[in-house]
Amino acid sequence: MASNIGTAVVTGASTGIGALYAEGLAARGHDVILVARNAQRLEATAQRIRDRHGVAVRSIAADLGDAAQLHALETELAADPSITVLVNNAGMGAAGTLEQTDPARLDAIVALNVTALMRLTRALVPGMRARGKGRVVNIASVLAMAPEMVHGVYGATKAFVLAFSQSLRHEFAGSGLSVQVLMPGATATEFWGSAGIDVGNVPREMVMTVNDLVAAALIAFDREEFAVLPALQDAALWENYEGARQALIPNLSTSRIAPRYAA
Ligand SMILES: NC(=O)C1=CN([C@@H]2O[C@H](COP(=O)(O)OP(=O)(O)OC[C@H]3O[C@@H](n4cnc5c(N)ncnc54)[C@H](OP(=O)(O)O)[C@@H]3O)[C@@H](O)[C@H]2O)C=CC1
Ligand SMILES: N[C@@H](C=O)C(=O)O
Repeated sequence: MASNIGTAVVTGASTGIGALYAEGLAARGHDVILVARNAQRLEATAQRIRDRHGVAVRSIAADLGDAAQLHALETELAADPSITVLVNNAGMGAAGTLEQTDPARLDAIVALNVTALMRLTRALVPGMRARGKGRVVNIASVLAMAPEMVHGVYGATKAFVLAFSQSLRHEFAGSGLSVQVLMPGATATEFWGSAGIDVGNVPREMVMTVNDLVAAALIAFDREEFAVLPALQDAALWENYEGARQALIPNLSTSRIAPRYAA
């Protein structure tokens, strides 16, 4: 029997944050659709979730960095009225500076972290809005606010995810739809090896286990918080930052040159 709280789609769900997040949603009673490239590994995760939680689990093998495969997935998911949750989790990074990074790798980072996330959201939101309910969870990173810390283009893609989520929050107001943006700090997953970074070189006190990260993220999912920073100990630091941004907004565009630029 189909879940009465609907189906959750989780991208990048074969391992790491996505696999545990999908399992957490299954534990809450959602049917789940898992997306990643490696079909075998994805199906192993799907079977584990089925066995443990007894919900319906589909795995769809797709490379979200490939325009044709992304388009096929958009079409397939947009036609599924059972979808109530989209978790845009798939993402990739890199090591080094802009000049040290192969341009093809930079394109792939933008295609996955930005284009696929934006296109899947664009594909699913109209149906959610028509049905009057839906949740989008975007996995950004603390590097959205600190692109200097690791890889600038990666951080910039996560700044896109944060800004996109802030704009969706505004666009969804009063619609029954909601958006959440999760900003993990360094988390021990395969991400680092795939990016060419040895996570062992990151100070241990800065690295969270993936179990802890996802456990906190799911508590925030249940609370329907907008911005989720599981590693930030003092929530007031974020609130002050966000307060300063909100204070800027009404002052950003005026017809008058600011006095400091007067000729
Ligand atoms: N780990 C960390 O320190 C942090 C991670 N994040 C973000 O969290 C998210 C998840 O990261 P994490 O779990 O660590 O990463 P992992 O590398 O552990 O997992 C990535 C997942 O995405 C899938 N994936 C990768 N490329 C593609 C693609 N082109 N198309 C479809 N699926 C793809 C992988 O499966 P497959 O290879 O089979 O496709 C895998 O399931 C990312 O957005 C990342 O930027 C944010 C902050 C910190
Ligand atoms: N995965 C990390 C960066 O490389 C992060 O997003 O913090």
